[in-house]
Amino acid sequence: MSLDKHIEKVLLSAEVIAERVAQLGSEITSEFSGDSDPPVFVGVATGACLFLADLVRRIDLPISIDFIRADSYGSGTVSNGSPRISFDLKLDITNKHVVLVEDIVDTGNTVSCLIEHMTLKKASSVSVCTFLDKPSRRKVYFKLVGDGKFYSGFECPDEFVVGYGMDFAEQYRNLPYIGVLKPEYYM
Ligand SMILES: O=P(O)(O)OC[C@H]1O[C@H](OP(=O)(O)OP(=O)(O)O)[C@H](O)[C@@H]1O
Ligand code: HPA
Repeated sequence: MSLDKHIEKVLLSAEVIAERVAQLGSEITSEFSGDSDPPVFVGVATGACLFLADLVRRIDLPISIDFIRADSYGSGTVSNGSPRISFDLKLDITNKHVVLVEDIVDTGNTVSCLIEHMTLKKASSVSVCTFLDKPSRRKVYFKLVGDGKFYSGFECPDEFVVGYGMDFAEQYRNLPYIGVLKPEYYM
């Protein structure tokens, strides 16, 4: 059974995604290229897995990579409003520049909780690089740390999207594009 049959519309093709990820990689490389201390890229599991893998291959700097996990959606499409860190960093980020790599910033609950967490761990700056930004759904406004910047691949319409790492009930992460499911599959 092909996954494509579950998709009502494709919002971003694999080709468009690849082009934008390459641009983001160049932008972040330029931003940190004069810095003697290259950043730690922290992928927010599980959703950012594909974006992180593609993005870091476009960064021409001696970076480190780590993962963190914060869950708030369970198997549904609505945030429970209080993300819980269920898997923490392996690396010490004290006095390090951190680039938090997210698949999507929606209500802002997850990224806000993670920025707070990185602040407590004494990162010298925290930037956010999100593949999608859904500002129409924002509930929490977050402040970046130090010289941190906000990088966004694309603005996402107010729809629950899947693919390129993003799931509905843990499915569809492996789609190479971003799409919206047919209504009968959001159940
Ligand atoms: O801005 P927010 O409303 O907090 O939504 C964004 C977060 O929601 C998803 O994570 P989820 O908790 O579903 O875990 P997952 O990455 O394992 O899918 C997504 O990967 C982001 O981390
Ligand atoms: O639109 C979305 N799709 C998948 N996961 C998400 N987490 C927050 N918003 C979304």
